[in-house]
Amino acid sequence: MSQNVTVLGAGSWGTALAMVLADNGHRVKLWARRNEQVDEINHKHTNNKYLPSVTLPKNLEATTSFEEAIEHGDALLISVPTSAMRETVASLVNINKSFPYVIHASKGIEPDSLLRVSEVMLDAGIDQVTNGIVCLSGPSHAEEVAKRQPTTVTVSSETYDDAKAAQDLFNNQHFRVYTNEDMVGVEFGGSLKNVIALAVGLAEGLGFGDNAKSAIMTRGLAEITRLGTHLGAKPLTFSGLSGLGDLIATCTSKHSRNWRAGYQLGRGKALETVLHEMGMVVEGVKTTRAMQQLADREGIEVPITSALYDVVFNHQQPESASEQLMGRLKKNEQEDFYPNVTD
Ligand SMILES: NC(=O)C1=CN([C@@H]2O[C@H](COP(=O)(O)OP(=O)(O)OC[C@H]3O[C@@H](n4cnc5c(N)ncnc54)[C@H](O)[C@@H]3O)[C@@H](O)[C@H]2O)C=CC1
Ligand SMILES: O=C(CO)COP(=O)(O)O
Repeated sequence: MSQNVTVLGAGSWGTALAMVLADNGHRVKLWARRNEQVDEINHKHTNNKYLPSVTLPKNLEATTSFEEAIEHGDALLISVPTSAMRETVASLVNINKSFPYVIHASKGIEPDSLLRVSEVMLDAGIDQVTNGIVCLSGPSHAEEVAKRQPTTVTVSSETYDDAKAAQDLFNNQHFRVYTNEDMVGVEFGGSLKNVIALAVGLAEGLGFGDNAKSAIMTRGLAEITRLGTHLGAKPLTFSGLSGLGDLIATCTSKHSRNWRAGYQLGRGKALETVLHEMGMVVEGVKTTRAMQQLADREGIEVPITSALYDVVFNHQQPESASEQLMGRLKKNEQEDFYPNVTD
């Protein structure tokens, strides 16, 4: 059944997901902050800064009016950077409108509060607007979704009905949507893989090869699983789409902003320059801080994240961080799961 859908956030991911919704016959209103961008979307049917060489469907309209966008929707998707989620929800609760559920597609952990995105939304008062939050995550580069290339994602919510409704809203021939009841795991998988993608990019920027890349991906997934399960996630989720699936997509793709940022750091560029030149969000930077803070709080070892943290925030030379990682105490590969096994 065709619905009116509002999408908050007209960056690469908000626009690509709006295209999926429009392809499914929904009437989509995309909220963007800049007049020129709204004019471009409505008149030229492009959003060139974020999705070059892509033509947008005609049933996708944009507006700069937050109120108009919210009024339009029977369903609501928020796709802004994690750092913008709090203020976006705060604006939303000022408007007298409720939704059966609200979907978010952001992948980050808020530094300092150390909240997952759905927890940030709750903290900002989303319960005044809805009783249901759905998280959409998985291996899905906007550039490929916008070209209607085969993509799979997962949606997760506290209640099956909300996840199912989101699945029905988005699923189509190019965009296959699964449900998963482990929202904690889905959110941690999608967020923490960005940290590991930065580390892989950095290693490749230093000139390291496939062996190092595989090592960081595999041991990085061990860190994600160790921290995530300690905080309530189900281990199996990390071998699914929002875990291993997204780790592969992000660590091995030229599309990934996190991988590219890491690569530039490895080539010796300063963080500020890298972020400025990217012009799009690189969630892994703030999430590296958050992941390290979470690990410190919980007493969990995350050596790759810690090494990356020191390079990004403590001016450690990447080469010496790598030497430190390789020189750590000898371990059993399975020690997280079989703590009594020793070398
Ligand atoms: N691009 C992709 O392929 C994918 C991105 N994501 C996630 O989606 C989220 C959004 O990322 P992208 O769209 O890729 O980022 P982007 O950098 O392409 O676009 C971000 C958008 O958010 C807007 N924005 C920034 N600050 C804002 C604020 N304070 N209030 C309102 N809007 C604000 C920007 O104007 C821009 O339109 C991130 O958490 C990202 O990890 C998830 C899956 C795929
Ligand atoms: O989450 C993504 C793909 O699933 C996008 O990753 P980047 O933010 O690194 O581009």
